[in-house]
Amino acid sequence: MELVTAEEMRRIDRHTIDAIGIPEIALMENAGRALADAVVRLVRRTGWHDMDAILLEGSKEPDAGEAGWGGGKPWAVLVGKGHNGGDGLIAARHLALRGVPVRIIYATPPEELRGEAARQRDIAERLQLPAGVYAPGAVDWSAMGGIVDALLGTGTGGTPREPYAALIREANASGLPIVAADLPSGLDPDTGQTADPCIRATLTVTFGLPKRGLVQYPGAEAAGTVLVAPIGIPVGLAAELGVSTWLLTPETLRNVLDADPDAPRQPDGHKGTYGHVLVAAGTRAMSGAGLLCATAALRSGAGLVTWAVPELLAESLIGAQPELMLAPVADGGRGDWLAADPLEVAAMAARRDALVVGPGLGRVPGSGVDGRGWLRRLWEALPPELPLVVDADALNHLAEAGDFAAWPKRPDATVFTPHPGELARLTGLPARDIQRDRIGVAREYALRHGVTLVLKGARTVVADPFGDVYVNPTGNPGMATGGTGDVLAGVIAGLLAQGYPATAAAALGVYRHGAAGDRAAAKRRSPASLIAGDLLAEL
Ligand SMILES: NC(=O)C1=CN([C@@H]2O[C@H](COP(=O)(O)OP(=O)(O)OC[C@H]3O[C@@H](n4cnc5c(N)ncnc54)[C@H](OP(=O)(O)O)[C@@H]3O)[C@@H](O)[C@H]2O)[C@@H](O)CC1
Ligand SMILES: Nc1ncnc2c1ncn2[C@@H]1O[C@H](COP(=O)(O)OP(=O)(O)O)[C@@H](O)[C@H]1O
Ligand SMILES: [K+]
Repeated sequence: MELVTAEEMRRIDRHTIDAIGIPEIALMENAGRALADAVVRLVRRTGWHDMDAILLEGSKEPDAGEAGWGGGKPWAVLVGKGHNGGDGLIAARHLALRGVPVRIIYATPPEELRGEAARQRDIAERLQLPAGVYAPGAVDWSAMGGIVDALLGTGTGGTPREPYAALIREANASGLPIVAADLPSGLDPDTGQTADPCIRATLTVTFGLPKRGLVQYPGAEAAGTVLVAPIGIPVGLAAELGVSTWLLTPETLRNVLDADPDAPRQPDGHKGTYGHVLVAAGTRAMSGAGLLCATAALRSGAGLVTWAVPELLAESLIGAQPELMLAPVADGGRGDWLAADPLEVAAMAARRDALVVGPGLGRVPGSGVDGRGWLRRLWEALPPELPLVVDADALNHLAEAGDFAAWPKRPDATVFTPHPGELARLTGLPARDIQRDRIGVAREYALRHGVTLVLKGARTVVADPFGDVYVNPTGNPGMATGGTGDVLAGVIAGLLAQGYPATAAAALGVYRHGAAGDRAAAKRRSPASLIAGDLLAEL
């Protein structure tokens, strides 16, 4: 399923209306009716199973409790002056038809409504649906059962102005369940940034296609459960019009990335069939990072995994994970990568099918005798086609080098897996700015540097060197614990060794890694007690 910006949605709507000829009013009627249907299901507790809408992967069904929502009281329908307000008015009409009492609250004088929204206002008036204009402090929220937020949609720009802002604040403070039309008012549909104020919805019914901001934090939280309601947009139109951002679901993996998450193993396969990973990771203080990474590579299905470690450590790691092969690298007796020769690592990697470098690597010298850093010498010595994952400290070395743009390009077999702090060091942007537009920043970096970028954190973003982006819905905050990133790097390297192309390996890797985290969290009393090692058994 594609994820769209407001501008992309407008183009898709326009094409549907102008080129295909479906009247705008038909799209709006479908939207408003789907919105009403969702509210009715919450009021009557009839569930979603037979609804003509899709529960977005990663969204949990809202719990309407024993009695259903609203307690028979009227639903306040908050109406803005654009088409989002028009959707709300149509929903109010369908709610009334289905026996749910409504009170329409116009944010601004109803004379200000234009186009289709004005037509819906006139219909509501002729049907004598109860309506009034908002005045601060004048709404008795305790008399209401719930709220439909149809104030602002994809046509919004910036922070909600008055009187919208005051109305949003009152709605949030009412404690009532809020169902948002298309997106919570105050949410930036493209980035997921929430304005002050922004509606805190229990449920968002989004129309046609999910907006990007609904699947990035903090927007994902403001949106609550997200239902995607079809309104008549032809299947395949988004792709035809060049939309290149997807929610990472099993269908996306299968249909867009040709990476079936349930692909069976070949019945006559042997360990040689599934590739050999070299893991260059772990140092005296952080050998566990290497162990987690290498074990995860095994669990991802790789046929063989060799763990390269500084020589001094090798002895103590014998048997730590019996299935791993150990490859000691000469270290001058220091137990870290400081003295290890990158050319020796490159030579080891050349005999394998993928290399992951970085977890627990520690500090290595910035520049060698020839002025090039450790990582650059490794980079240049590797066979260009060898699939490579660069994680953790290796990314910091890359940032310290400061001249990555001038490094020789590798073909599409290079995956970087930074968290926002690491990407901040790589780009020179503050982490705050990266978080403000994760999809945009990740896409830009991947395109510019010709790598597949995995920007970690809640709703991980995978961006490929061709401009395509995937947003992962799996995972949970229990995974915010040391070592889970090392597991991810190992999983991706394991998939690369099995022959998946870089983007498919990265996407399938983050999806499976998050899903393993979700299974592991479900087995614990609290997700807070999750540790990285718990993920290994769930991969
Ligand atoms: N097109 C279609 O086919 C379909 C569209 N659909 C629906 O239409 C929605 C998009 O409708 P839209 O484009 O009319 O914009 P919308 O979000 O209602 O708001 C615009 C109004 O808000 C105002 N405004 C802006 N910023 C503001 C601020 N910061 N603070 C306060 N006010 C602000 C702005 O006023 P202005 O600034 O121009 O004075 C303008 O009047 C979309 O989300 C979906 O719900 C569906 O029915 C399916 C079919
Ligand atoms: N709130 C969250 N929701 C989903 N996934 C998360 C969350 N917090 C962290 N993660 C995941 O956990 C992993 C953490 O990786 P990282 O920050 O590199 O940690 P470490 O370096 O300690 O291993 C990433 O895959 C990240 O996406
Ligand atoms: K809205």
